[in-house]
Amino acid sequence: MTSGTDAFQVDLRGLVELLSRHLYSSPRVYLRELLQNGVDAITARRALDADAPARVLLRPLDDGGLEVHDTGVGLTAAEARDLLATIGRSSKRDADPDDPLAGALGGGFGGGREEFLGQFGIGLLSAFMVADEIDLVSRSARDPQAPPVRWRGYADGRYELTELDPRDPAAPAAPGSVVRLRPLRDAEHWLDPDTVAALAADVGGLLPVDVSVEVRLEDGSTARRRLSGEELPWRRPYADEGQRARALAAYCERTLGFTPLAHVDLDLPVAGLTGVAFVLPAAVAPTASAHHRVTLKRMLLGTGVEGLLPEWAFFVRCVVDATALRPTASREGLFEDEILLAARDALGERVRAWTLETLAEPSVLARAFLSTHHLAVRALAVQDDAMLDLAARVLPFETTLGTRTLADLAEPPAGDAPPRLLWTTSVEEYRRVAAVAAAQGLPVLNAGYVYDADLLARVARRRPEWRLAPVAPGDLEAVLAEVEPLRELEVTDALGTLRDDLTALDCDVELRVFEPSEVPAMLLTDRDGEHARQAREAAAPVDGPTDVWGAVLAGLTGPARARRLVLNDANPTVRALLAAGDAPVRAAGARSLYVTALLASGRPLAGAEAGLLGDALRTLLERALPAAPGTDAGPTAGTEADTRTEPRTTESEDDAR
Ligand SMILES: Nc1ncnc2c1ncn2[C@@H]1O[C@H](COP(=O)(O)OP(=O)(O)OP(=O)(O)O)[C@@H](O)[C@H]1O
Repeated sequence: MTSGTDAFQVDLRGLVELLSRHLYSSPRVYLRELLQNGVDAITARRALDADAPARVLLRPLDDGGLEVHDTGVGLTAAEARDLLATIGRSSKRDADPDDPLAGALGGGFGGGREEFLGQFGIGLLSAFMVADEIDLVSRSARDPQAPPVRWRGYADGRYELTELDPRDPAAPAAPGSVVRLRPLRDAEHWLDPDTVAALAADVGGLLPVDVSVEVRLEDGSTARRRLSGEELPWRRPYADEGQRARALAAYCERTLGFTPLAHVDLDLPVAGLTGVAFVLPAAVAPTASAHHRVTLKRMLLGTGVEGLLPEWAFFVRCVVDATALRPTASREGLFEDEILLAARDALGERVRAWTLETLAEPSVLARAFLSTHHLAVRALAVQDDAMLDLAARVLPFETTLGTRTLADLAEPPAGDAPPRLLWTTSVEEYRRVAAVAAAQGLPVLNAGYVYDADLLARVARRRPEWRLAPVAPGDLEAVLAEVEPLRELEVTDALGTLRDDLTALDCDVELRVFEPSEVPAMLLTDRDGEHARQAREAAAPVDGPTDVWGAVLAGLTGPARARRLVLNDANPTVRALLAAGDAPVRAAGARSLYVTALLASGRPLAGAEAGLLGDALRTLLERALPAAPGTDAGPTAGTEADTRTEPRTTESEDDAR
């Protein structure tokens, strides 16, 4: 057995399979890679001769193949062997002084990576996703004495390299290259003339070289249709700002599919970046990832590029062109390097500055922006003091005094004492307390929506003079007046029975007086108590006392009731209920009030509670309705007189109010 070093063998089929399945999203990228090679070769040639022609021509062939002609720098035989037949070899990286090839090839294409689109040395392989043969003929501009060359690569990994006689009709007459693809079976459609033209216009429409496609006319002759050369829409000259804004909006409709609310110009010289951020006309979820249309050196990178802006800027979509940002190997996303991080911050700053500026003064745009993108303002305000201050002035909140901004509430007209401002951390809590708080003139804000609680907590820390605080159980109790001692005595027994009626629900009952009198009862909970309640529920035996975990939980919970049903003695129904002599009716009434208060607080009905409501309603209906003829009056018949009078009493009291 001999030892020694050997070169890796590459299974080209396996490699192409890997690229097509795991790197590139679609075979369509082959055309981008070919265009890119043509454009890079032109860039390299222009470094030698600034006046050299800059053309890429796409020629669909009658046999279903495709030719890509470029007026680029071309290749010598040595370059073709080293660059085309060596996977991963590229002439476009920064010249490496230790690389023997760098000298041989004159430092590759010359210059550094910044000038070129390609860099990885794998792009040409993508053509094997649609072709089983790549045939390249080339004439070098760098070495005019070098004979023209033909390189033929096959999908099975073989290649042939031949030098051509300069007079050979197959040899290019002038410096440059022609790449010809022979279509792969079942991939012919990717080389179809219309597909080729559409793909080239999509990815290369903004390229600064002449990209054309040869089209066959009806009389059999051919013509060239130009696909590129457009100036970046945001850099074209316009008569005035109005015309520019309209043109950019139309461009946004065409390329991004929506009419923007506004546009923000982006300009970041360090990243060689220019472009526009378009403000979406409708709200999007903060979790939706923002997709941007990015061209790198005017070649399309993608229309769904992520990571260009900070996450909070989910309300804009950008169209940008950059020279210093780097692509991932698939050329479909941006590589996360320091330049991208810095660019993201700087672009975010630009969008933030626009937002602050737009919202600072009232305007139609400010109103439209705020009503559409208030979530974005909230998202930014929780991490940005300037936006927080602005949000406090412009963000409308649902409050018990109506829709108000924080500044409206906290800075009352001169002379009025600033009130204490309370906020609820859930929509349910707000619903529970809103009616009562409103009746007391107590300003309570609904901070139950995403970002609000954090936002208010930050405002509270930043502006202590605004006296903002979350609602605590005690705040509400302060507005629930005790009943008169005499009245208390009068209803002690009735309350006792009501308490018994609700014991099974782990709910205590109290009687207080509060406004509005229309609200018969409120369900108060404290979080610890609620936790204990849930633990007790979990501990309740389901199928016998074998639930060990439940038993442990039960041991940890105290006897205090988690919920308190606070009955309103100012409410006629409650007073009637307390006066009711019929025990089943009173129990049914108490349970109905419990369930109503539960629903009013925005909590869902548990199965047992729904059953309870059903039972209670049945009892009340049985008492209120006469028995149908021919049916047994049932067990409730004996108390018919009582039940008939009770609802009527309630009604007449209601009418009297
Ligand atoms: N049309 C062309 N004219 C001149 N040289 C070419 C042409 N096409 C390819 N080459 C040479 O072959 C090399 C390999 O090309 P390939 O497309 O595989 O990779 P790349 O363009 O360098 O990088 P990437 O993988 O990022 O596209 C190039 O670096 C270039 O030197």
